[in-house]
Amino acid sequence: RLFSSEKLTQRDHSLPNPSWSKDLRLLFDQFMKKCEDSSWKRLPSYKCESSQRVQDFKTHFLDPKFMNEQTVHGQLFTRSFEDGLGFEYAMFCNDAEKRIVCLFQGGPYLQGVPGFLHGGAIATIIDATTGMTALLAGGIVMTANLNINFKRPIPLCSTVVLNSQLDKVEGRKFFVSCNIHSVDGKTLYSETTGLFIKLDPDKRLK
Ligand SMILES: CC/C=C\C/C=C\C/C=C\CCCCCCCC(=O)SCCNC(=O)CCNC(=O)[C@H](O)C(C)(C)COP(=O)(O)OP(=O)(O)OC[C@H]1O[C@@H](n2cnc3c(N)ncnc32)[C@H](O)[C@@H]1OP(=O)(O)O
Repeated sequence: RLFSSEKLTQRDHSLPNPSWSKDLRLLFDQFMKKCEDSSWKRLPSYKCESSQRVQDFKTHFLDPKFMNEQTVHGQLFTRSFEDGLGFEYAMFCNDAEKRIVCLFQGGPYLQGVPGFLHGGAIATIIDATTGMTALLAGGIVMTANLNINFKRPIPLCSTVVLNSQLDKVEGRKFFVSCNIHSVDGKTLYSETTGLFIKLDPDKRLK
């Protein structure tokens, strides 16, 4: 059976799979259409990325003492569940508007209160989306602060839309806001502001 770890890590997870709901597929198709004039771009997503940015991060910020037998097997948290069970999402960015839209379906393993998503899972997808918004603008950043107002519970396995926007840059500080709405736009589930700091090349993470 063909089952190399190389193949697993190279799969682009931001493409439709059989677990995706009709809503998620429809929205995905709408955003793929917006990509045709290049104003929007779909962001590919892997369990393990080996982009230049990741290499730069390892070279400049990661102390070699953190690279041990276990950490070499590290993979992106949001892509660590079987298809459909955890975070199913696709992100689209608009460079000119400094925005990211994340189409998200939170699966059954992300349950908190019965029937609804866990707040930590919601925070995770917000962190991933706002973090990517800051990262596209500023390079290697880390989350310093996330302030989330949870306004309505998100039904488990439903599809929702995250809208993230870079609001302001002050030196190494990137201020990002993000809201989550239902697909029909009628329900506002959460509002967030976040602060991301571009890492200082003279400081290694300890
Ligand atoms: C990391 C990405 C790497 C590679 C990416 C490659 C590919 C992408 C693949 C996937 C992307 C997935 C995206 C997922 C995004 C998830 C991001 C995270 O969850 S990161 C994990 C959680 N965050 C942390 O663990 C950070 C812990 N904190 C720190 O390490 C440090 O505090 C810091 C944030 C690095 C900042 O430390 P520095 O020493 O660099 O800066 P400071 O001199 O302390 O501060 C600079 C400036 O900012 C102000 N400030 C700092 N923190 C806060 C805060 N919490 N609230 C308000 N202001 C803050 C500080 O006062 C300074 O301001 P100034 O004096 O006006 O300059």
